[in-house]
Amino acid sequence: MSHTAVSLPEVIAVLPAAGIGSRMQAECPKQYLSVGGKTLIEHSIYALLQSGSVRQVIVALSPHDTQFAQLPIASDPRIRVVAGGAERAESVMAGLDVAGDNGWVLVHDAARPCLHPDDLNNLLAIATTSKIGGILAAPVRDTMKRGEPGLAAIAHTVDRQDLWHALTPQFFPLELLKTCLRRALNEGAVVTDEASAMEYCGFHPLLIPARADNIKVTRPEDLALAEFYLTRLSQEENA
Ligand SMILES: Nc1ccn([C@@H]2O[C@H](COP(=O)(O)OP(=O)(O)OP(=O)(O)O)[C@@H](O)[C@H]2O)c(=O)n1
Ligand SMILES: C[C@](O)(CO)[C@H](O)COP(=O)(O)O
Repeated sequence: MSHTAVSLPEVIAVLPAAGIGSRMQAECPKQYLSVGGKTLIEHSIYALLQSGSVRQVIVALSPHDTQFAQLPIASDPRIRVVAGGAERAESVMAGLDVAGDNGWVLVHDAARPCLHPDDLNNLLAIATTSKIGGILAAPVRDTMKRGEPGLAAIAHTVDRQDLWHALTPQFFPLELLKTCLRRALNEGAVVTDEASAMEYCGFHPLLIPARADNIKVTRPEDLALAEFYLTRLSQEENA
């Protein structure tokens, strides 16, 4: 169910896009692989901009990135580029550091091109009811196993009740996220998503149930799946 009836806030987005995509084993960083005539990073940026609520996208790029500047989207006035860091969290911090201190911020992986507009609107709507923020998430569907350390052998089954896949975008008050992420990084906390930093500082962000087709393109087999989902999304939007 989408929340298009509520007035959504104007937000800034940070798009971590400074990775090398090593697990993808591709010729180029995976965010520059193409589906349907656009790169994954373009799909991810357009998915944010189509909402009309995102007034700027701050893209964190590798200092060695020479590809983004060649894309048409690079000259869009709503796009700003910063140098990313060695880890995703550092890239996000670099983007937050130039985002100001007011309002709310979305953080969305460049590697998640299949974001559905209804999910984005459902996430944006929490700004009208929450002071903490939240994330798109998909309930776990498979039985989950914990492996023996370093062995492909089962240690035990993990109760999947209330177990979720954390997705992106993740959506927080800008100043609060900056404070939490900076503290988590300074104190050496493990931060694999923005919610981890909020949790580190004692907050419990909302889980917004979202589509499982908002995949993170990570491994070679994911590209064909992203192409299928993007084709379906395009057909839905043009229907
Ligand atoms: N130092 C980094 C590492 C990752 N990312 C971004 O964070 C998102 C999610 O990270 P992931 O899927 O792990 O991408 P990579 O780090 O590129 O992949 P890999 O771990 O396979 O190298 C991607 O959009 C990636 O570009 C980033 O901005 N800065
Ligand atoms: C942020 C994220 O996409 C949420 O699931 C995920 O944590 C990114 O992890 P990665 O190892 O940086 O791909």
